Amino acid sequence: MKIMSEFGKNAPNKVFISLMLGVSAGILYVGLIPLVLSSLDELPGIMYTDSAPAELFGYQISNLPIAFAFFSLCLLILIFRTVSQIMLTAVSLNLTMKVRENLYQRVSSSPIDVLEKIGSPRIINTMTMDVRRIVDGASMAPPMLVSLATVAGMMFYIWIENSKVFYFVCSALLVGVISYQIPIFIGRKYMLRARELMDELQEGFRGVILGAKELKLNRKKKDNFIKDELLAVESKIESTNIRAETVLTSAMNYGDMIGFFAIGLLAFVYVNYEQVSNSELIAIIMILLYISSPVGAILSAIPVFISANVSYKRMEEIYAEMVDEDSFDEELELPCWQQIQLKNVTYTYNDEHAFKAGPVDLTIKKGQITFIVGGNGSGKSTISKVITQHYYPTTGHVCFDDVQINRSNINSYRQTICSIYSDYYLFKTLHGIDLQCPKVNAKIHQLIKDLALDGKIKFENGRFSTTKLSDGQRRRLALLVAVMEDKDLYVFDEWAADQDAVFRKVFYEQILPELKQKGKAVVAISHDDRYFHLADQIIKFESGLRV
Ligand SMILES: Nc1ncnc2c1ncn2[C@@H]1O[C@H](COP(=O)(O)OP(=O)(O)OP(=O)(O)O)[C@@H](O)[C@H]1O
Repeated sequence: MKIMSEFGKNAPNKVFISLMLGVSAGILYVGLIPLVLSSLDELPGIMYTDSAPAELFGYQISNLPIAFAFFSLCLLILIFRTVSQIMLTAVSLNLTMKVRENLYQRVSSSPIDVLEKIGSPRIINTMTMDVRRIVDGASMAPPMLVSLATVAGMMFYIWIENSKVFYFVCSALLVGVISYQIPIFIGRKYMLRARELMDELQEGFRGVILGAKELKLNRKKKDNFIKDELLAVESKIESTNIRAETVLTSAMNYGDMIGFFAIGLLAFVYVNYEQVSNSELIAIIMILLYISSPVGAILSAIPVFISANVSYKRMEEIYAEMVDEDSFDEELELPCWQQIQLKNVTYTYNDEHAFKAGPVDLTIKKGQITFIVGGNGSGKSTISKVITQHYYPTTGHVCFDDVQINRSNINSYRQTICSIYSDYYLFKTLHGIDLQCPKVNAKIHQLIKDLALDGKIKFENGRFSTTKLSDGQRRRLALLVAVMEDKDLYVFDEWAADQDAVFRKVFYEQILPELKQKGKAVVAISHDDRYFHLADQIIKFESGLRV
């Protein structure tokens, strides 16, 4: 139901108009029956005339006024339905975009640790598969209402013809629709399971794409990975979907036949107990034949609704896990800060291992270089993510000068920070930099030269020509972007790890001192003890604690 209201909310006027056009088409559809009936000689037609056939364009046409009304109705139905469907398609395409836009906003305004916990496979599946299914389901709602209106109109017609038959047909249809719910319930369970398995499969997709290099070099690994982690899940999805489809297709076909069952009961059973005239019987059977199509349309929409509801549930689950940090954001005018303090800060991962970093106290000052050092897994990156405000401390406080960071100012302070972590993403476009300024452009081109990227990349119209570079070159390009962003705090997580000796030197002896000279607070997580002498302070970690 929520899905339908999303649809209505998105473009109420268009949905209303298309609904009205659809319902009108449904009502006009009902009007075709008396017109056809009245053209049959055998029936005591209401509009039947004895007059000779009229001639039109050289063709003989009986009952010209009725024929004219009939074809006019057909034309109107055609126009109403087409316009209604085109409008709905436009609304559903727009809704797809809006649902995705909402998802993009929610993802980008969610805390990093929440996104890490949800995992990219689930988010990607929701962005691609779930959104499409939700919109498919939502866009089925108006045509379903139109079909309902058509059925209601036709049932009304039966009621006018013979009220007893009306009650009989209603009961027959009701029994059919209720029994239809059993396979639908089973099918829904299978669909839910298949959807869960799709999340598992996404992880496999990542493995086969991102791990292509490793798999190429190890046939056994490749064969086992494909067999155990892709095909095994694929086969579970296949069998679950086959069960779901078997049940739902049987249900759909059963749904299509419900109208005919009602006809059979009426024609072969009911007539033996109740008086029904031939003309009434023909009219009612015709209506029931007509009804089969909208009843089938309503029932075949149900699996689409189910699948949309399953996807909607998945999306709501993801939304429930996300915290919209941006909604607390007041976009503050920040005072210029001089230092960041971590006061008795701890950070604990919310997973089964629950690694805890801290409690830790430390101060990062502007105009100083701070090295964070320690063994692998000692908590350096974890604490630095608290410094860069990617992680909110589990306990303790972070202060920028005297201002304590909370949910309402965290986003504003984040805007003064730049970081390059090992899993950085390199955007091809430079965002948020005034490219009209000639000095800025000159600086970019200078940095391209300084970082030995000339000849490899070009910078034109705010974009780099490519990001397909060696690991070291990509990292240098990320450094260029960071420098151009001109922030107050820079955090580099083992930036120099994959640089050659020359660029290591450039980084430690040129870039970092330049940033320091400009008054930036610089934090470098590093294992390069050759350069530790350049630090104003060294903070060492061991098992999550400062030592
Ligand atoms: N996303 C995560 N989810 C859960 N636990 C994590 C996550 N990232 C790190 N950890 C845990 O935190 C511990 C510390 O990791 P961290 O990345 O802070 O270490 P590090 O000192 O930076 O190590 P390295 O020098 O290897 O980069 C790890 O041992 C791991 O158990």
